[in-house]
Amino acid sequence: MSLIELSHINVDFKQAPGSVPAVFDVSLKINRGSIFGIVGYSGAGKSTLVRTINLLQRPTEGSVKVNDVEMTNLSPQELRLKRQKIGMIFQHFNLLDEMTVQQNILQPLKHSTQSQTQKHAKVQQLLDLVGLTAQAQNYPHQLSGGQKQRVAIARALANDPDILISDEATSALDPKTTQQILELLNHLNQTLGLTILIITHEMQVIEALADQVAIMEKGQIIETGSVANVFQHPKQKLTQEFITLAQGFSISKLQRTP
Ligand SMILES: Nc1ncnc2c1ncn2[C@@H]1O[C@H](COP(=O)(O)OP(=O)(O)OP(=O)(O)O)[C@@H](O)[C@H]1O
Repeated sequence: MSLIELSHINVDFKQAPGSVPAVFDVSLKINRGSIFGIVGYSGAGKSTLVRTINLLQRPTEGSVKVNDVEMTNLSPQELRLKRQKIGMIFQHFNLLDEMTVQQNILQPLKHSTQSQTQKHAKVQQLLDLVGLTAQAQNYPHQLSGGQKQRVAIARALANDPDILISDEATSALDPKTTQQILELLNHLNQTLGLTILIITHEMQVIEALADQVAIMEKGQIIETGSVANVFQHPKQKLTQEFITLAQGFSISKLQRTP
């Protein structure tokens, strides 16, 4: 069953003298509990497209349904609550440098009605989950890139989201650290049933982790299907190019149970 359903999404950016179409007539269904990859070069429209899911980017046209709820019809208050159920992680981690690891993870719970004890128990549980219990009182500058991304993942999970959007989250990491972060994402998907949307320009990341993939070019999806099918029978030249580029990277395929 689809958890996310995008229908005929257009995003135009108004810019003198005209408007720039960043996303053009994209329709996409993402199943609950799956890992879905979106691949494309810089400027293809990947970030703009996924930002329409939580309406950080309101589409110029089209429908955005999450869990059968039309997001574009929600009031600001309703939207705020829905957004809490969609976590995001980014290439540059976006941590607050003046806060400790623990404080960074607590941040999304600031307005929660839970007691301080409950909030701290939640943070402790998340630290365990991402393997950073010993670093709770460290500041981001005292952490490696992989550890920073683990903090960002824990923070993204603070409100028990249904969906995690990973926007180039491993692009700044070396292959070994990338493998470890992908293993963590796989573990979260398999144990929490978290639906994960991965944006990347690295097809080896998709091959290791995703079930389904969509290839984007100039604001459009030019090819989509199961990862196995697309890798075995790529239809588009660009898809073939991404597959060729992925060869030779030492990222291992992860064990996945549908
Ligand atoms: N706020 C904005 N105002 C105007 N144009 C924008 C804005 N955001 C994105 N664009 C344009 O929309 C197009 C798609 O950008 P987008 O960031 O979605 O691509 P991307 O595939 O995610 O690339 P990258 O990986 O480099 O972020 C690009 O041409 C970009 O310049």
